[in-house]
Amino acid sequence: MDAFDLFRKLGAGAKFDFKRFGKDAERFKVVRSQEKDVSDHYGIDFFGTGVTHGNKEQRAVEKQEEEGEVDAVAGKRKLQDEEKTAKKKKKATQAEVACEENEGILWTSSADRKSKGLKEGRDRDKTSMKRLQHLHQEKVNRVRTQNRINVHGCDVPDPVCTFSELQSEYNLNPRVLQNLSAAGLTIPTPIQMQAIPLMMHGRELLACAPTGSGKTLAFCLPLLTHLKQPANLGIRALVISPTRELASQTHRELVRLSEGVGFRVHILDKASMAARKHATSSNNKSGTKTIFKSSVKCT
Ligand SMILES: Nc1ncnc2c1ncn2[C@@H]1O[C@H](COP(=O)(O)OP(=O)(O)OP(=O)(O)O)[C@@H](O)[C@H]1O
Repeated sequence: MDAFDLFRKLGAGAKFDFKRFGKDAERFKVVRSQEKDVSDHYGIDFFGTGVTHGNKEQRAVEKQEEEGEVDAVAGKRKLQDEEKTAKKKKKATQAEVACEENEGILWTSSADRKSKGLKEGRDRDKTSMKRLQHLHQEKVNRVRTQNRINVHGCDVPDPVCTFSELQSEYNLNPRVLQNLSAAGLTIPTPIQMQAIPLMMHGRELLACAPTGSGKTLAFCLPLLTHLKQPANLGIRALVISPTRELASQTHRELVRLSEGVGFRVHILDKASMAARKHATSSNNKSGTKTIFKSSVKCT
């Protein structure tokens, strides 16, 4: 039995952990046999000879044990790796959840949610308002097209489709409205549809419409609305007509509309006579409510 065999027997079963004692193995030049025939050159070449000897069966058994151990170690390492991976995944998932939770906190913050909700509500309102305005404008355009109303100018008010609208929108005297319906006038003519709202707003207007289309009523109604109630303030309105016929037509219309309201409506043929009449009526009849209508001859 030589020294190698003796040492091998003494060290039988002993394992050298290369991983753990790698530095020591390096220092003592302990190397694993790299020979092709592993069965003949078992395990560790403790003396750096490159060849170890021993019982083949024992070596096979030991090899199996070592392989088994290696497998076990590999399995263990694999398990550890898997555990690590699982832990990493878990951490990542937790981070994601935390992130989502953070986002959730942003959402669930009452002040933010309130402001965000308000903003969204405002945006929604704006959109619906725009849509409503668009629909309204389409309707207005349709009414104008159907009645062949052409308008020029900025910020033109919407046309009215019934006389009763004037009461709700422009405070037309209910008695005047009653007089209108008593005269059988319920639906305004096209010129009245657009001219009345314009004059109710106090806008200056130059209107053009065919004869007999209701132009007189179109300016008489707003005139009476602006005067509101009879008042002791002298002449409060003056209508200048190019012919006497037109002046009497306007007079008739105003008398009809203002019936029961209390306005005094007069027709003047000549400027001088009008001045005299007005002076007399102003001096003698204090408290008289008068609307003068002057007929101007173009000769
Ligand atoms: N909305 C209406 N519905 C029915 N009839 C109306 C309406 N408006 C006015 N009229 C009637 O139409 C007739 C003609 O009206 P008006 O004299 O005001 O027209 P005009 O356009 O002023 O005519 P001209 O160009 O001759 O001055 C009158 O008898 C009036 O009562």
